[in-house]
Amino acid sequence: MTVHVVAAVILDSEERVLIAERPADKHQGGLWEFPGGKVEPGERIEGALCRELEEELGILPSEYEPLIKIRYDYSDKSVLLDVWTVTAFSGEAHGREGQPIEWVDKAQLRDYEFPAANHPILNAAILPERYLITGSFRDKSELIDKVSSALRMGISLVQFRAPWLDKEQYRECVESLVPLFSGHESKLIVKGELEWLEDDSVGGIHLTSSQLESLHKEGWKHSGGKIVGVSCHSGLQLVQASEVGAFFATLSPVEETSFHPEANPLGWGQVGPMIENATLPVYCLGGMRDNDLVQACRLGAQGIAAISAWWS
Ligand SMILES: Nc1nc2c([nH]c(=O)n2[C@@H]2O[C@H](COP(=O)(O)OP(=O)(O)OP(=O)(O)O)[C@@H](O)[C@H]2O)c(=O)[nH]1
Ligand SMILES: [Mg+2]
Repeated sequence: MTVHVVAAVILDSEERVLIAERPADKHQGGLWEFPGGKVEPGERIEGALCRELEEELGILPSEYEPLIKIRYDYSDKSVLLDVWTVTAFSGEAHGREGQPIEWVDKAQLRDYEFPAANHPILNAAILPERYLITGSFRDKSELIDKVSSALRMGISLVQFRAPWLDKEQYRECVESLVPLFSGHESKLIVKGELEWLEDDSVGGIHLTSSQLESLHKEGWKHSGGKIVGVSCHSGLQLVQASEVGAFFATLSPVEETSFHPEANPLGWGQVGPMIENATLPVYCLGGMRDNDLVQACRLGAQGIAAISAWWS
């Protein structure tokens, strides 16, 4: 029997996240959690969200949206964690059951110990809704201009991709982008080899599905705080992406895209169940425009990834 649980990533105006310590005598006691609890039989999920936050924190959420759903089997119990982002609420949050609570900067969330099921939820809480992949550029200065304008638009996760460059040009372009990301909450993700993980000037790497396949075969597992994203095109690859410890996946092509005209689009109908079964945050990719974000999030995605939409 799976226990259906609703949990909330509650944000304040400074984008800090509310976490609470689980009482020592409860399941996964002593660890930090996102407030919430069991959905009662016949209860609507939004109703359970409001009830739990009122009971545990004395607040009533007024703006909320689904973030991610994660199934997890503990040795003693299976849970489906239905996680929502709460961006507005009334009342002042306090531990109504005597539990310690803290408002934590997103960057500090990893310093706290959470139940094992929460790993992908932490990643979902930290990652933004939009993931830009760089498109074509004539030279470094055009690259810098285009990435700068995306950052000004509020995009905070950027994958550098330029398969037409040789290794040296590629590294030079990455080096020219690094300063744009210093002192920002934004992250530069480099599409490329694992060696980029050793490079402290970048925020992480993005792996192709064929890299994923061979790393998975080798039994490779990512550890550490660097962001690892993976390109996936099937449910099996989404499973493998979780198994190698990726932070997130892109799933493509959702719709037709000029970048891969040969590829058959999955369509929203196939994408929904694939996201539902995934155990990591998923960005929909392929023909995505800003107005696809709502649909993607409705299906449980982290958001959308795109080149053209934000590469002016
Ligand atoms: N609320 C919450 N529960 C979590 C998280 N992560 C996680 O694995 N769980 C598990 O999900 C279940 C949630 O149960 P809960 O103890 O909060 O339920 P509840 O508020 O209804 O409490 P009650 O059983 O005392 O009435 C527990 O088994 C807990 O270990 C999380 O981040 N937040
Ligand atoms: Mg609870």
